[in-house]
Amino acid sequence: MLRRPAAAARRSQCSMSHAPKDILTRGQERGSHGRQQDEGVLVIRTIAMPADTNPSGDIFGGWLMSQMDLAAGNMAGRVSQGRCATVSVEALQFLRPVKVGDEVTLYATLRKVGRTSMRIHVDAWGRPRYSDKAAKVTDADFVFVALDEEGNARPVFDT
Ligand SMILES: CC(=O)SCCNC(=O)CCNC(=O)[C@H](O)C(C)(C)COP(=O)(O)OP(=O)(O)OC[C@H]1O[C@@H](n2cnc3c(N)ncnc32)[C@H](O)[C@@H]1OP(=O)(O)O
Repeated sequence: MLRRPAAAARRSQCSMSHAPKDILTRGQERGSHGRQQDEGVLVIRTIAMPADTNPSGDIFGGWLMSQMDLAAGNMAGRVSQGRCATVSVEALQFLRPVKVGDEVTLYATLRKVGRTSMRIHVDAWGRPRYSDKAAKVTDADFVFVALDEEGNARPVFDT
């Protein structure tokens, strides 16, 4: 009987000292599964191959966009813990060309969590195969919506 008030007091102290986390922080915790670096969470590292080139021998912008979509989708899936779809891609910039053999690294950063949507910034960096100097080649903001089994928007967080 004496234990109950003490336990209740402990719970009350606990809830006073730890304010509920905002949904962006909760999402970032779920999404930071890779190596966190200044550019974001390292989600994908791959090599640009001859099959991904245009007739001039440069890497297709569409290949890079699909890698960025995969990277953002990977984070969106982890954050919302389920199926997601891209609804928009904003401010996409191609800053430098990517050449065959370049190492391409995709970093994702969760910028915003709405009710059903997540805004994820993706930076792509390229490193020439025999160089130790990497440079940012592309960046963009992706908006993903969490989907239920019927393909309708669902809340990112259940509670
Ligand atoms: C066509 C393709 O195959 S593209 C590749 C894959 N993508 C797809 O298939 C997605 C196709 N689109 C869809 O199925 C629908 O748009 C859905 C299910 C994703 C959303 O449909 P709706 O129920 O009409 O969405 P609704 O208008 O309520 O918006 C849902 C959320 O997305 C946001 N949103 C919708 N469109 C955009 C947009 N263009 N830019 C930014 N945010 C957007 C809304 O603000 C809302 O966010 P919130 O809940 O966090 O406030």
